Amino acid sequence: MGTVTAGISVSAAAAVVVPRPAGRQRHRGPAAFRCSASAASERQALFSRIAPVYDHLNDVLSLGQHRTWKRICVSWSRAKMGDRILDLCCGSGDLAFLLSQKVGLDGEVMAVDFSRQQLQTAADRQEQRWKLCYKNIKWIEGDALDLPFTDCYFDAVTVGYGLRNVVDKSRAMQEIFRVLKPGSRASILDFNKSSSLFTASLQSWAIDNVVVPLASGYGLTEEYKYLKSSISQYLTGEELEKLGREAGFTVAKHYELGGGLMGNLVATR
Ligand SMILES: C/C(=C\Cc1cc(O)c2ccccc2c1O)CCC[C@H](C)CCC[C@H](C)CCCC(C)C
Ligand SMILES: C[S@@+](CC[C@H](N)C(=O)[O-])C[C@H]1O[C@@H](n2cnc3c(N)ncnc32)[C@H](O)[C@@H]1O
Repeated sequence: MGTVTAGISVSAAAAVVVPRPAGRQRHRGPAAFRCSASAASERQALFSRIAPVYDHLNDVLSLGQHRTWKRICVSWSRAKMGDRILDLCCGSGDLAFLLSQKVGLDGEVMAVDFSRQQLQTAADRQEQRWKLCYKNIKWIEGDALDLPFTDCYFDAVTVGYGLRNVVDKSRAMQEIFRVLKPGSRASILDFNKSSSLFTASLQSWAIDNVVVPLASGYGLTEEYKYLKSSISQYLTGEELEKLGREAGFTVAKHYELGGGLMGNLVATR
């Protein structure tokens, strides 16, 4: 069984967690910090609870389509042989495994998540797979809002269904920008907060009438109800492009996928 420990991963290769430059402190008011800290710990617990059935429900609920959307996200990151890639909010590792094949044994994929149960699922999947290249993946328990990597460290960053779930999206985007090499890309896949009444209604109907009822069969009603509220509180494509530019990206473009149900932001540093 693969293992992951807090802050570093123990996998096929020794973990590399690059220490952050000294002096980078986060100055948050105590009240604001307490609020976001409790929200973050609730989400951490939510994703740990759903970890055992997360992959299965994604396949069933999207009829396997989520794998297509993830392949597009990875393709648009322009990850290539020999690259060093960050898969942020990696969960059970779907994007990390795709990236692993893109970069090969000369490259490396650093997969970061703050849920130890999600990372354990990912490490176990890695153990069960035969492809030699998967040894280039390191599972790292860490926070997207305070990444343990030095500036300009990665050739690309992917985020699959993660940005919507972090409590401070602006801070996360700034961290993604900071750890990317100049000229490199972030590819950020998530649900699309559609401006089309039809698409938004279809998305909402599917979650209310298919997703949540099916998840209820696994005792995860509230966890999948969160999906709908998180989408309603997410950013539109235009707002995501603005967030990217505010973080310093020179180009940020949002593309709709799956008939507008999903979307992928491609931002270049
Ligand atoms: C991989 C997908 C979602 C990942 C995901 C993200 C979250 O933020 C969650 C939060 C809480 C619980 C679960 C998740 C979560 O799984 C996308 C596909 C899986 C979706 C759960 C299903 C979405 C269904 C679409 C709205 C309609 C699909 C229509 C057609 C079959 C393509
Ligand atoms: C919906 S899952 C996505 C998993 C995977 N990327 C995929 O595409 O299936 C969202 C993941 O983001 C992680 N997450 C949320 N907030 C985080 C944060 N601040 N730092 C690190 N991981 C976070 C959760 O633990 C969860 O595993």
